[in-house]
Amino acid sequence: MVASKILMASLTHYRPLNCSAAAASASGPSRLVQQAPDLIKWVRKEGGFVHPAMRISQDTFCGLGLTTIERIPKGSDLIALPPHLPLRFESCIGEEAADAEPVIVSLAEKVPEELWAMKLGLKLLQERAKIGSFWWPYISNLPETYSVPIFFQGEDIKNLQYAPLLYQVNKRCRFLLDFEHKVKETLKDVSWKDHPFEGLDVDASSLGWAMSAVSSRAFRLHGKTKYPDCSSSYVPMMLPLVDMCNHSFEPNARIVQEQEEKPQEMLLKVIAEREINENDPLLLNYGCLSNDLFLLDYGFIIPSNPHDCIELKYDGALLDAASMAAGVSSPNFSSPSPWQKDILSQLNLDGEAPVLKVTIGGHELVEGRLLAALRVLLASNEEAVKKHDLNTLKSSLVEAPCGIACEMAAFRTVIALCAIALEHFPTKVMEDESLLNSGVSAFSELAIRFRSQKKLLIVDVMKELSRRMKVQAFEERSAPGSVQPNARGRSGCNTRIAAPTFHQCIVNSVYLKYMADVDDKCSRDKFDIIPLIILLNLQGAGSSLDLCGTLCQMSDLVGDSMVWIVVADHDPGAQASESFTFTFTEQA
Ligand SMILES: C[S@@+](CC[C@H](N)C(=O)[O-])C[C@H]1O[C@@H](n2cnc3c(N)ncnc32)[C@H](O)[C@@H]1O
Repeated sequence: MVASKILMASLTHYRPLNCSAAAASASGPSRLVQQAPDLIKWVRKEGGFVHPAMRISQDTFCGLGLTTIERIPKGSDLIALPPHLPLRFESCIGEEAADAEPVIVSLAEKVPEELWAMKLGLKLLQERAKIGSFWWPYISNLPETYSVPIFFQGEDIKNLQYAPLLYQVNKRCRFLLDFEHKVKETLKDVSWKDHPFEGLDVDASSLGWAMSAVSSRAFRLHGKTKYPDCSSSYVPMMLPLVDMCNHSFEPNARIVQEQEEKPQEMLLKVIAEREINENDPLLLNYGCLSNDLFLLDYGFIIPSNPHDCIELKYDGALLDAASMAAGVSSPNFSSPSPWQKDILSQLNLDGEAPVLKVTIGGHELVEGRLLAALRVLLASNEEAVKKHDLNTLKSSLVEAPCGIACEMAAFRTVIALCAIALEHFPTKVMEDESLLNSGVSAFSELAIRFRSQKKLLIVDVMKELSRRMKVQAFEERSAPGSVQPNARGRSGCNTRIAAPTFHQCIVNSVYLKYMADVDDKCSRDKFDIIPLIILLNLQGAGSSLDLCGTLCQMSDLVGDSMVWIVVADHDPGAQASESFTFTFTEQA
């Protein structure tokens, strides 16, 4: 998570093939050619259909887009592309390999599958370099630069503050720098007539331009290859004009493929998914993607993206620490018993910590595998677990399959995990906000918004889990025969809590179960939270901490004071057995 410790690669010192530096402006990036041919006319000339009301227009946030100048009924055809217009490169599955130049094919084979955009990018670069390319009217309309993080300055890459994304950005930059060498090595012995890029120099920046052009604009659609069961492969294609549509999770248009009369030919259409009003933008859904993927591939993020999540390592030591922070006595994530290990391996969570990843956020809130692992490791006994199948254990729709106490411990552990994850971000949301208000560059703004969204997502997960815990606690209390809890705790401003046992992790933690332990004089509205987590690096045995300042800060972060995290200096000499006095002071 610590950005500065990761050696970052960046492509900022490179410039795209044959391009001058392009400054990002309010009207979006400039195009490869300033007076590029009219794309709508070109598509029509090539036998395609473009609805007469369709226009290319400038969008405030998205660069160029398509809009309609009149109302269009649901189901109308908006654009149709004949089969020869999409730009594609299907050599990896054998199709068109004969047409494709062998040098390009051999270079494409050196690209890892996950970076598929680079394969098609090679074809794009080839067409861009070719004098008189059929696709030039399309290519000349492409943006000259992209706001994907491989083109960020090093400082803005660090500004992302989120390790899984930093890792991906670094990986892409390193791939491009390495691939530049491979391309140069391959091309040095290629004769002029076989040179795929017309003898032009190709570097990491031009490769990055091509990869980003493809990743931000290509669609994966049915290819020409038909398998014996009549299914076909999905291949990435660049779709002239169609790729002027911007993204929405509530699109008003969609792409359909229709079989042409000629075998193996597909007509590609965009149709109105619903009625489109005059001046409305035409919007497609690029996919239910996290902000990581939107930023990496498309160079933008979606605020409050319901598909966004954070990735965490599934690590026994981290989970033990989180559980202890959550007040769970002697958690055993680091040393599961054989039956627990068995279930963990069915969940693919038994192995080396660095490769085991789980997510928090998105529709599931807590990834099913993590929820199942928590339920299995926090259950009071084997029988409580074994009566459920794996799907039940993974489901958040099944309430407390292993008992309320286990469920509460699982939720509290996730909340503590969230708190630890929040703590790893070097800045707080309000600091991000004031940076944004102070005015920063376009790339800095994107990086700051990205990290800020991640933190807000974590806080939202904590809030939602707290809400679910409240509901469960209420249900448990209301259940017939349940034992009512004691009075809501002591009055007086000081609360003595047993000191946490020391753990190998840097954070020693105390978990206060209920607000009952907090002074009644404190505003109930402000403190009406469950749970309150205090992550505390011990300052010294018996020391008295006035937490007021820190509490204020955190309550700003979480809005309605759900969770406070307090970090003080660590004193390794502190005795675990001693008590600590916490002074809660009502906020002004
Ligand atoms: C397929 S292209 C759409 C056409 C593009 N706006 C243009 O100017 O050429 C995808 C790019 O449009 C922009 N974009 C699309 N949807 C967006 C959205 N919802 N918010 C911000 N930018 C968006 C991003 O720059 C993205 O990489």
